[in-house]
Amino acid sequence: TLRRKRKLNSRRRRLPPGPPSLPFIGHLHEFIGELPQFTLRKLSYKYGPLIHVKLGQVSTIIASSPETAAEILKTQDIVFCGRPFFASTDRFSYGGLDIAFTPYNDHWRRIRRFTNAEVFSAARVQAFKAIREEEVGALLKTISSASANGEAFNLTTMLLCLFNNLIYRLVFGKRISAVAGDCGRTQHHEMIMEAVAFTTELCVGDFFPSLAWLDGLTGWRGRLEKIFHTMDRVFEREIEERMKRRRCQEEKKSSTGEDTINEDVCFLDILLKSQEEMDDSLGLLLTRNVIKAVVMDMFLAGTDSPAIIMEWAMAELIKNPKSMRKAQEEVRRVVKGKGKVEEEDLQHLPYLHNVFKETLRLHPSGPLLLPRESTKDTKINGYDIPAKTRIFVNAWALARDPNSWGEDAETFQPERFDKCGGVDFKGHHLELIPFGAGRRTCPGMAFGVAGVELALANVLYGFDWELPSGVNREEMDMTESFRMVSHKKVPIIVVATPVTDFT
Ligand code: HEM
Repeated sequence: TLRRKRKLNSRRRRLPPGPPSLPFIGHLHEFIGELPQFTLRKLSYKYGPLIHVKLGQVSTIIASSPETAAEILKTQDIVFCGRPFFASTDRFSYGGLDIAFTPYNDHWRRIRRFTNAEVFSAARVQAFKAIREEEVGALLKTISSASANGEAFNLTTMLLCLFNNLIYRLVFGKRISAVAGDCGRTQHHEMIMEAVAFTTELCVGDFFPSLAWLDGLTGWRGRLEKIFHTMDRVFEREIEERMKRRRCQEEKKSSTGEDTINEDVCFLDILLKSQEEMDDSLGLLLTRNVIKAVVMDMFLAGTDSPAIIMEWAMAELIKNPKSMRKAQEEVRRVVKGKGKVEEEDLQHLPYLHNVFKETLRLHPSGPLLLPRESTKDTKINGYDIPAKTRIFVNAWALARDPNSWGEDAETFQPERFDKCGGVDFKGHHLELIPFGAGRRTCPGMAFGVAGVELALANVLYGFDWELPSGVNREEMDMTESFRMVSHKKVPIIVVATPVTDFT
């Protein structure tokens, strides 16, 4: 019968090697008390660059060498570009209507093609330059006033606020913080962080699909619904407001001839315009839920990751004063005499760019990227990978592999990129893939890079940075938080001394 045939087939399968597993929980015990990327690297030392583990009931493959990563992200990208089902991401994607969490299907291909061309294009990145400069300006003012009395403050919160405001303006065309120029914590900020936490902390059903009903009993599902509906209400409110604005602009145009429709265009306008025009190539693609799902992606993928990179860049520079001095000398020499760094200046700051790359290398915001899923049975290195297997690429381990980076792979040395200058982070070199690679690579990379580099250059230009008195640089806590995205476990508390007047 079919069942016997399946059982026989699964016995004949030659899965990649892995440690012995326990009944029921599989290999989950291996992950207790240690970050998953650490555990998986350790297992790869023992069992090789392609391993198989069972996370609860779920068969999972992990690639940890440039060659095995290339099989997944390049050679067989088309087979491995599915996304597994998780209860939280399914909800946040409005049932698979977004870009990030949707399985590989016709909808994903169309929405990805559309947003690549209309939302994430180089022209759009350029068009939103003024917004980045204004928001970075707001950050500088907030740092200025926080440091007025020489007191220590929480830089991590301010960075999250910067990127949260930035995305809010890109998406909805306005700031979240009511006070112009303010960069403090807001309710929206808390909401995004809670939602990000949901997408990165898995529930019982994600490991034990047959026990998914338990998530209803533990209250997990109730909390998920609550945060989802809070976000959905914000999106509904902003969409209604923006549609009203567009109607007013249309009326103005027909009564007075004055055309303001193309002023202050935000992502939502682009989506609404395409929806109104019912573009034939898109058909009924842009329903209200699809628009909300794409907006959700912007917040979940676009706020936390840039903030994490900027947070680690500052932490590494404070911990490594030589690199800090070098970066500050460069930016102060190049930008000399100006009030602040502008985007055009960034191309003249090669050391700053190296600092950025080195931070991405040591601290990718997603150490295991986003999980993928095989869409059909296939083989890697002669091993069988059945359809619907969960796949991780340990990007964190690849970027710290001494075989690729030398014996000093674990230390922060931006200069290394002078020697291997050709290595970029755009998905061509698998030893450095903080944005992923292949079909599912991050479409917001150019937005992320532009925002982080501008903010970093400006805070280095405008302030000198120190730890609060009594805190030793050598003892600075550089541990990563225990989540699928790797914030610093403890926030950066610093003292800043202004060297330029931003008030
Ligand atoms: C420094 C900042 C950023 C980093 C390090 C980063 C990193 C990543 C990574 C690792 C992935 C998964 C790639 C894979 O599965 O192979 C991803 C996907 C994605 N990112 Fe980013 N990201 C950043 C900024 C942004 C921004 C600013 C946006 C939006 C405005 C964005 C939108 C997305 C989306 C929509 C996806 C899903 C792509 C898909 O599944 O087709 N990201 N990002």
